[in-house]
Amino acid sequence: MWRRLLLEGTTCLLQAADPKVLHHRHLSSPCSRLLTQRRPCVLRLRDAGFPLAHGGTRAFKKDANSNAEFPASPITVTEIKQYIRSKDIPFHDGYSCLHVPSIFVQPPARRDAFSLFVDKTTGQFLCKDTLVEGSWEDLQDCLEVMQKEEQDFLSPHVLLGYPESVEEQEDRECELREVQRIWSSAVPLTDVPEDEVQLVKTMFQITKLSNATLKKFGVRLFKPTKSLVFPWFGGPDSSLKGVKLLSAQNTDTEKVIYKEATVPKCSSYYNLFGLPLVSRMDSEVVLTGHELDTLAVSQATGLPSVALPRGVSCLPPILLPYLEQFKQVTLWLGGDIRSWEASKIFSRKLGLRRCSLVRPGEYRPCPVEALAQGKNLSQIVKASIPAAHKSIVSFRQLREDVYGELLNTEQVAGVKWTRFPELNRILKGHRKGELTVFTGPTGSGKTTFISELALDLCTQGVNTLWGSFEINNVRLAKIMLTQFAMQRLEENLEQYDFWADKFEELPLYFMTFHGQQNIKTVLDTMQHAVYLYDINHVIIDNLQFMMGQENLSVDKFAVQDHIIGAFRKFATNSSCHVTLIIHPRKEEDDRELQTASIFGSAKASQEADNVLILQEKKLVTCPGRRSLQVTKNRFDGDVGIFPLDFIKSSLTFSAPIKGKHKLRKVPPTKPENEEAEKGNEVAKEAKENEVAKEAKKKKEEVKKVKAVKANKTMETLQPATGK
Ligand SMILES: Nc1ncnc2c1ncn2[C@@H]1O[C@H](COP(=O)(O)OP(=O)(O)OP(=O)(O)O)[C@@H](O)[C@H]1O
Repeated sequence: MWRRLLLEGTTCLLQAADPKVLHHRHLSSPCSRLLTQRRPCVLRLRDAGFPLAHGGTRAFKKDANSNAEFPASPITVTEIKQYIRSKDIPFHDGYSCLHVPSIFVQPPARRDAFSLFVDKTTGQFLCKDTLVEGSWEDLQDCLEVMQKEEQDFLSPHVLLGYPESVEEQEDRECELREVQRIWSSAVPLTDVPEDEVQLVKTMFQITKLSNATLKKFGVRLFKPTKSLVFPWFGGPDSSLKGVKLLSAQNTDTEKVIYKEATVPKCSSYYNLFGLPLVSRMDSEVVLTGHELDTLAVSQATGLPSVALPRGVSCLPPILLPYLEQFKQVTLWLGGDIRSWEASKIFSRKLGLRRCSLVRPGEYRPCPVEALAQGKNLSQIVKASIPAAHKSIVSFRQLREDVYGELLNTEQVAGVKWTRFPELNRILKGHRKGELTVFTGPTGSGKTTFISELALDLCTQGVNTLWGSFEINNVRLAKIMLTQFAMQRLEENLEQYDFWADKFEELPLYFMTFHGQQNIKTVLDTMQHAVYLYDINHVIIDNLQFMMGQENLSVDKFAVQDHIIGAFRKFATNSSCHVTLIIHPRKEEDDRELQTASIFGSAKASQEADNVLILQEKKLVTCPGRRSLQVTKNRFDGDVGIFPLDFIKSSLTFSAPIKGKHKLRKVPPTKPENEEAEKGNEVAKEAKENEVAKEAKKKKEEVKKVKAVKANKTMETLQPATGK
């Protein structure tokens, strides 16, 4: 990262750190496409977007995703403490942050207020008084300069970023005008006739929410779209920073579907709704996933409550300083399994000791529903369970979890693919904390296929991190964008911005590694990304790029086993799905791959929860037909194979022609035991039958083609496309 540190306009210090994760928005503008070719430019480019939570004053483009820089080397809390101590600065050890007196506030005002928060995981800091924020390196620079210049505080304007471009400035001003326009044309609910208010409440299914509660939280009505408007007030002047508009759609199932839109757009929307109503003395809070839930909790329990800006999808670390004052945090994020999983993950960031979780269930829906059903919300909050669990548990402690899994089998099975229904039938879904090993012949389309598979999940809100060591990020993003737009954008360049804008909104990140990498560096980067962006899915393309840096005197297979073990551990400990691409061993060309064909020892297939193989049938006349085979599925044992049609213009594999191909299930194997290969024999046999059948079919096809060819004139003798 590059940052200019200016002191009284004279001292100028440039520092470079090493960001290892890149948000895909940085790959989407034409200029970044050029710049990312050269590493230092990537660094500057990232820094061009610098966000400020709660409406800071620095004149930077607000970009939620470029906020989090990675330190040159991972920093530990011990190192942070040691450094701060070495500067003779007092600090309090908080839950997620260290609290220090702000160096941006003139003494003595800062004496008792420990208003500068240093994130214990990343070292990033935020001064709540001035809203100055920056990386751990920035803070070190500031402290060094202060010491050198013998100053006892620094001007809040000391840290400057690169100035905004005219376009960025215009965008920001336009956004602010839009916020003001919506807010001023929205009507306070107290000014709306009562019968109209009742109508709105019925539409949103919030009839139990009182007018007083809506007024207290400043909720307004935007009549043109019949939306509720939730304000974002922030900054030292508590000014209006943004708005969230919520509209309600009634469905046949009596369940209302909410749609929301924010200005600024969701990636820069950092509102902890309800925060202005929290007093400095409050030590308890209920954290919800929705503004309406916060209204319900506040009204029914009288407890302070704040809502996360993007629901259960993430808890950006930049919000953590605002939650430091609470000794007790109850997470009541919703009534489904996804909320439950998110609350377990978020409580790690918040500090397990102070967190308790409301377990979703029949009697514990989300707060606004609980209020509508006349439940006792105070009792539900009181009955929340501590997030910190012991290493040994009894079934009594597990029985609710087991019941929850039995009750919500569909949700437990994970996120379903929209483009690969056959995969849903075999694997049932994409689940957190699993390790998927994926292999296929060289050049068969592994990257292309996994790219689409991951994109499918990402468009459904699965926060995704790519580690592409073989092909560069620009090429990978180009493949994904083509798959996203489902068309060849080279031929429709006028549509580029339209698709790039939509693509930019996806929760998609790239590691900026290329070529051989050290496994530890990669794992550190993944760990940081999980913390910063709540990554749910990491794709590593491919394992072989981590082998080169390891000690070559050690057995190659042992190195691979060690790496696979490390990814396995990461997936489990971080509740994050890892998809690992591994090259196959050299096999004979006409033989299909099997689990045992994965390069290395049997460790990969033993450790993996899922083993996927991209099968390619070699044909002389045309590109071979691909199929996807699942040879291991730890979740429920179903394995099988289905054909894939490749559409070259969109680089997609989805949508095989209906009726032409049928999903074939093969009997489950027992691949987890040491006789994994043996266990696969049933599947192998079935596969061999399939191969024989396919071969017969192919022969007939070839015969037919030959016959047709014979009847045709010379100019019709075109090479077959294979489709
Ligand atoms: N089913 C297919 N039929 C024809 N071409 C394909 C198919 N799938 C992918 N391709 C094309 O083949 C090329 C190689 O694809 P890709 O890089 O995804 O393969 P890979 O298996 O990841 O390669 P490697 O073994 O080098 O890692 C790309 O140009 C891609 O567009």
